[in-house]
Amino acid sequence: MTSTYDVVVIGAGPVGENVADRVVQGGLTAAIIERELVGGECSYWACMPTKALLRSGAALRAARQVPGAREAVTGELDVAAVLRRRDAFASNWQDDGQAAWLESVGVPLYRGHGRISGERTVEVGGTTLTARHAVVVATGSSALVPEIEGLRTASAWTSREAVAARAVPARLAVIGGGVVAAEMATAFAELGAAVTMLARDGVLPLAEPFVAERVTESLQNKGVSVRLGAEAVAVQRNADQTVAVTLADGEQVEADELLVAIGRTPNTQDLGLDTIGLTPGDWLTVDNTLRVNDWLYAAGDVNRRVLLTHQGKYQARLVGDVIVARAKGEPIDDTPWGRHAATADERAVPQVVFTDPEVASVGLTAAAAEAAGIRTRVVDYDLAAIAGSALHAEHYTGHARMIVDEDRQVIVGFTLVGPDVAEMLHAATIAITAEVPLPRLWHAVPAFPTTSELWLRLLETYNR
Ligand SMILES: Cc1cc2nc3c(=O)[nH]c(=O)nc-3n(C[C@H](O)[C@H](O)[C@H](O)COP(=O)(O)OP(=O)(O)OC[C@H]3O[C@@H](n4cnc5c(N)ncnc54)[C@H](O)[C@@H]3O)c2cc1C
Ligand SMILES: NC(=O)c1ccc[n+]([C@@H]2O[C@H](COP(=O)([O-])OP(=O)(O)OC[C@H]3O[C@@H](n4cnc5c(N)ncnc54)[C@H](O)[C@@H]3O)[C@@H](O)[C@H]2O)c1
Repeated sequence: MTSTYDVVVIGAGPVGENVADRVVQGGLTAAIIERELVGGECSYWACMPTKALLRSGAALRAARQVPGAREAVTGELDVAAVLRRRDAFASNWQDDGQAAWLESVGVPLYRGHGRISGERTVEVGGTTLTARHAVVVATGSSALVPEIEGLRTASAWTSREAVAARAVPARLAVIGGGVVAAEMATAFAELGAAVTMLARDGVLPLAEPFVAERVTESLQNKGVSVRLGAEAVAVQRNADQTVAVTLADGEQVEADELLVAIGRTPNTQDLGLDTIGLTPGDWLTVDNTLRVNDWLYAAGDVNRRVLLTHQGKYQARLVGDVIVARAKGEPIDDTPWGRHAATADERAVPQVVFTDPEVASVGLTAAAAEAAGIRTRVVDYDLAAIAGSALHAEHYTGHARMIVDEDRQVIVGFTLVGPDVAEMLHAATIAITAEVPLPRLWHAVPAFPTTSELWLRLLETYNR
């Protein structure tokens, strides 16, 4: 059977869903193909369930940091209740709600594995879908499993198994020190596991250096053994079901489960890329309008620009708009910050890491700005010195850094680390994307006594 649509989207994760919706909003037809669950990694094995695993611990901590509330906290985390809440936020791994949404916005869903079989043509099950205008690959990514001796037969967890765990292991070893490793070490330590983190390349090594210091110290205070520089070279699942990790120096780390969290690999292995002259297994390279060639687009994790849901959805809106514009013969604005250019991917990517303390960042770090040849000034401020944060929590500790492009007098980077800093991030995202000149920011007066008074303190420090 053959069906024809204006646009065929492969992968119904957060990105694919949004591409299809945007295309339909623009007056074209779109069909979407999903081989697993509509909603993708984010809904069932990533963003939502991980944050549900972390949130109860964060709420408990917050209450314990405020005298008066602290006295009302008389127990510990209820692990079973946390896991039940996680199940609910993963929709019990059922996608009826999201499938119904697709139907409500007029996007037919084809269940099965989609494979490109030639120009503008995709096979799914026994059906051939042809696209009048474009095929969009939004197939996302999977956990990368390194070539470590014994690892593949040791039933190690990837983020999927960790996120969906039915019980908390007594001892959890983690290979990796990035975002997944740091968040999962936090969650499982707070849920009662003895966690050992084998952070070969450091903890959150791409963030500002003060981030690693604070998150590492906090993990250690929770009892996590953070092994900086430790490299796993062999793994073995023992007869008693424990797992042994051998380190490069010969030491052995024993645990009940092992989580491998060292990055992602694109879901392009079995996508038919060879039929159109591309290499299976590669990340898809795109231009600033997210186009691979004149009929093929790639959005979300699979193009490797930014592996974050919100940024993928930004790309999705853009891909939808650009396909509609090209189909209608409308002008394309792919100049920086133009409607059809994914400029924010390069200049202003916000990210919150939900560790304790939270890490919220957007734009460049000091090191990245310097490497980009920008004449910068780095402005630091101690979040504890702000009335709003002292009110927020007793013994509040936190730090903020603003990176100023001295030639243009605009902010190009911002990092916050501290309890509940996540919601402060968007102000910085707006300042960076709008390129608000610093003299104008003086007129953006933060309300007293909020932690946002940080903005005033940073400007005062800058002008000193
Ligand atoms: C543990 C973890 C926590 C995370 N937490 C956050 C967070 O808090 N905030 C955040 O912004 N990001 C977070 N991320 C990143 C986020 O999950 C991804 O950036 C996001 O899911 C990417 O969306 P996507 O639609 O590109 O891909 P995916 O969500 O991977 O969706 C791709 C979809 O395509 C389907 N598919 C693949 N190949 C085919 C095929 N051939 N045919 C049919 N269907 C196919 C898949 O089944 C899947 O449903 C986290 C990631 C992990 C691993
Ligand atoms: N809150 C959030 O926004 C959030 C949460 C989780 C995941 N994510 C996204 O998911 C993606 C995947 O996360 P991740 O933590 O798997 O990847 P990552 O790229 O953030 O970190 C992987 C880390 O593993 C290290 N590493 C690589 N090979 C190794 C090896 N053989 N042994 C030990 N360490 C090794 C790397 O140096 C790196 O620090 C990230 O890009 C992130 O953006 C986002």
